[in-house]
Amino acid sequence: MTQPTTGSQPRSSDEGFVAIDGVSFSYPGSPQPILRDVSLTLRRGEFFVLLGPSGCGKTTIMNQVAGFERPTTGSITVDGRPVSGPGPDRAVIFQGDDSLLGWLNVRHNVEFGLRALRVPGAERTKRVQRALETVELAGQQGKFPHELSGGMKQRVQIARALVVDAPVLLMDEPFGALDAQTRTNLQDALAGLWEQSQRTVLFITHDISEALILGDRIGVMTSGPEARLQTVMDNPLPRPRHRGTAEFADLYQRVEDAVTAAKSRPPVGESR
Ligand SMILES: Nc1ncnc2c1ncn2[C@@H]1O[C@H](COP(=O)(O)OP(=O)(O)OP(=O)(O)O)[C@@H](O)[C@H]1O
Repeated sequence: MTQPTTGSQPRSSDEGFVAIDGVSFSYPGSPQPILRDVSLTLRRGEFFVLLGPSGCGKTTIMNQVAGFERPTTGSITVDGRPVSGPGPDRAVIFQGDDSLLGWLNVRHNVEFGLRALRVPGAERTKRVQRALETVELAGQQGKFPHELSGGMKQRVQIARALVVDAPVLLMDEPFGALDAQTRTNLQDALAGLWEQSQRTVLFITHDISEALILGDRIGVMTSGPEARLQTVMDNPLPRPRHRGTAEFADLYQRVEDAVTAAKSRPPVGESR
């Protein structure tokens, strides 16, 4: 399995840094569970990508790791502590730009979370500046969301997540709404940021290339309802990764085959 190229050796407690254990989930009154017995552990500093058919429950898993929802059965821990609600150890980035605050400029959008955490002013200024430089938006900090391109808005979102220094980043199709060129640029930028940052990332996408550029491991879910984690594949491509190599094409094919196989697996009720 590929280790993140962060330079530090994993400690034994790092292996199950994020631990999803036997999680099933049903909405109240729903005849069938959305998820059935999903188990997955992420090492500290690992970049894990989740693929799966639309509506299978990827966001549902992420919402539970974020603490927005509780599993019906099973448990989730982060660094050994049970998740019982949202917390500063987990930063969430969603698709699209609607989570930016339209009445605040770039700088104040990035600073917002630090104010909520009651970080003192001088420290806030330093951290915001560093985060904006990291995503190459230091020169745009006075602009408001309506003055930004889609790619710039997503970079503001990434800066908002980086600035709070959460060890876990949860990213739900963050580049889904962007044009192909912007998306490719942000994938490469995120891969570089992650290598420097040592964050543990759970990243949802439908885009296999994106999964291959970013992920240390790639999990593939079955169709819902009662979706399960069908396969977890290692991504041994050396970093920095390049689209268009023979190794990339070969792994792409193998992941695509796994996605197709998982999709065509019949729902639980029909397989008996
Ligand atoms: N509030 C809700 N009440 C009932 N069912 C819901 C609710 N929210 C989502 N669902 C259902 O839960 C299932 C899983 O949804 P989820 O958004 O987790 O899937 P997903 O894999 O992230 O989908 P996509 O790839 O399209 O974003 C879907 O069938 C969806 O219709």
